Amino acid sequence: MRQPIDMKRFEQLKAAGDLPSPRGVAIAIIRLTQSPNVSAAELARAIRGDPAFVGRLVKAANSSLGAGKRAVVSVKDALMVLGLPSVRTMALGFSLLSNYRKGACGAFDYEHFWSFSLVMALSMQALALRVRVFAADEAFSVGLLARVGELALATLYPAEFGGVLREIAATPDLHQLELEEKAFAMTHCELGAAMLLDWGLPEVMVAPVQCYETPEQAGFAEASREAGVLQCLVLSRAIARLCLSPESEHANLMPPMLRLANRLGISHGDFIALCENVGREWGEWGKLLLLETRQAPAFSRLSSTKEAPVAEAARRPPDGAGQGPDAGDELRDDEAVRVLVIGANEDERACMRSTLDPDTFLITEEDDYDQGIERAIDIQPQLMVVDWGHAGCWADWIRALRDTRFGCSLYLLVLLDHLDEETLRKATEAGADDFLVRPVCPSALALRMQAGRRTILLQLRLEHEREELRHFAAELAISNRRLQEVAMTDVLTGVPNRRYAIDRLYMEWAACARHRRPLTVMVADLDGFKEINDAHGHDVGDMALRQVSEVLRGELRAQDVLCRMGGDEFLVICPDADLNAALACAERLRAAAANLEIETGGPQLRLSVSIGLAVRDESMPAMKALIKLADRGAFLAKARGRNCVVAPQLAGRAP
Ligand SMILES: Nc1nc2c(ncn2[C@@H]2O[C@H](COP(=O)(O)OP(=O)(O)OP(=O)(O)O)[C@@H](O)[C@H]2O)c(=O)[nH]1
Repeated sequence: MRQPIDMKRFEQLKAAGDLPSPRGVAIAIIRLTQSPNVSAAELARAIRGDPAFVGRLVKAANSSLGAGKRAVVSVKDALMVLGLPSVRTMALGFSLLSNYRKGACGAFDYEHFWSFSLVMALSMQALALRVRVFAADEAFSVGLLARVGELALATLYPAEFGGVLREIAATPDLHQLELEEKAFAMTHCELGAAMLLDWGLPEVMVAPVQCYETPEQAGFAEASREAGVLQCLVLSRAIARLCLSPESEHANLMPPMLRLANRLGISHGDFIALCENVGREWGEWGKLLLLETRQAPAFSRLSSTKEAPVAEAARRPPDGAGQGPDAGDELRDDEAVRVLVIGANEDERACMRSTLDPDTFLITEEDDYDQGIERAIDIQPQLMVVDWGHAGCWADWIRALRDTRFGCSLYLLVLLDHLDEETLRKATEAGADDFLVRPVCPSALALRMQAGRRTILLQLRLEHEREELRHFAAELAISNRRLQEVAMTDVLTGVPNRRYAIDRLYMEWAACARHRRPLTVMVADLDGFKEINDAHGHDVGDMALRQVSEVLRGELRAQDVLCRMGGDEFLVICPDADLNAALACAERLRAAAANLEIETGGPQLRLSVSIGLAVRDESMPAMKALIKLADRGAFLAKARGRNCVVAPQLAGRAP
């Protein structure tokens, strides 16, 4: 698996101590479980030091057993059931949960985050038992930690991440990952995956975590374990979203979930039972973890969608490999439309019930206009039939409704007592889309309602296509970024290449000139490198180049950049470093290279480096002059016998 983010940056974040990390007894447990010789007794002793963890561990062991197994009551038994890797990640997950319940990012709802993660954990565990492509015990922790990157961004950059969240709240069409990419040059998925890898979670679980929010980019082989984990993560996220969303959104969220479950080969009935169990466990775990949970949704009532035969699942491409951005969200022509009828009389309602197919029109009725308004906010109908006799006085309210997010796409059919210019004008002004004149004729009603439904489906389809376009654009942006990274990186050593060096130097030159800050560059050229190639072969030469560049990079400050210009020549850009500071740094580089014992698998080799350096001064017309001067320094260093540092601006002074 490719590293999710630049490891140097990740190490810096880690070293700064700001990344969420386990505390207390969890550290002892994690350390012990990393040792292959740890005894169960030793580990049980450490675990008993945290009574809260004991309860959670035993409960997790019981949950991962599946039905009909003897209950686990002791820590030792729980250890046997779960195994060391799971205990380690559970200690980690629960420790984070206890220690990161609050934080500095005001816009980040920590309580909601953990409650959501808990549903994901329970759903992953339940799905793992059902689909059996990975272990249920590991699944719990993976679900619990799948969103840890968001917690990390909230912890590392509370103000900036808060800004991203506020932007999304104000404009829900924006994509969080894109905003994060712009703000932090990494996404929470990438950061989370890097953290999970660092904590030792297996790659087969981490790779899907990195892309389950954009499964269309995963590219896992069909029927691979990664593809299985990915599908379960996508579905667990959907279950968690449904559990934590307002009731009015439940009906919309359920059908895609059923389709995802169907693709995993889980029958309608089994899936509903699974969700209900997750809902129950959510409440129990919430009490154990002192986490706020909600009344679990009534899954069976929501599941009005007809069960698709499992055989159909086998014909569909599995998620991951060929899965589109809308995984499980495709629109169908038999999609049901939510209808709210306000104020029609009993005959008209009876006419609707007998004329309209209840599978395509989900009708809710309200007599009273006040109640109707509340109901509209609650169920967010897509089509509303209103009695204009009442609605006439509510024209302002209808206008206001049109300004809301759901109201602007609402299809509004008004029932008129009689047809006259003035009434029609007012209804049109208030935002009506169509009308029916009383007495209502059933065929006219059916025709108008079908027309409304077609418009709604068309709108949904357009929205769906827009969503697809956004996904493709995001995918393209990511591919472009990856391509750019490749184009700017030296393949052999992994450090930035000449192209990057020139671009970066332009930027630093301009910034330092603008702010009147020093800028130093070094040209570092290996000594006698050709002899290594000639004596030991090109492969050994390559090893030497890699090891030297790694050592040099390790000696630099965070803001300095080492680039390979080609062959055995490197350029170091040191912004904000004057000649004296850069001389000290160059001397460190020289000594580090000279002390390096190059491992070749055969003889250990040594080599040295000659370094020339130059600092930008006002008389230099352009950056080329700076490089030229540093180059001259390297030439003089060679002439002085190599393995030394020369700064021509110091008129011959060598350190
Ligand atoms: N193994 C390996 N060798 C390379 C690579 N690129 C360039 N070289 C070799 O690097 C050597 C550079 O030779 P020179 O410029 O004479 O450098 P040197 O032997 O260090 O001599 P001085 O700089 O005078 O100390 C040549 O033999 C190139 O073929 C590479 O990617 N891998």
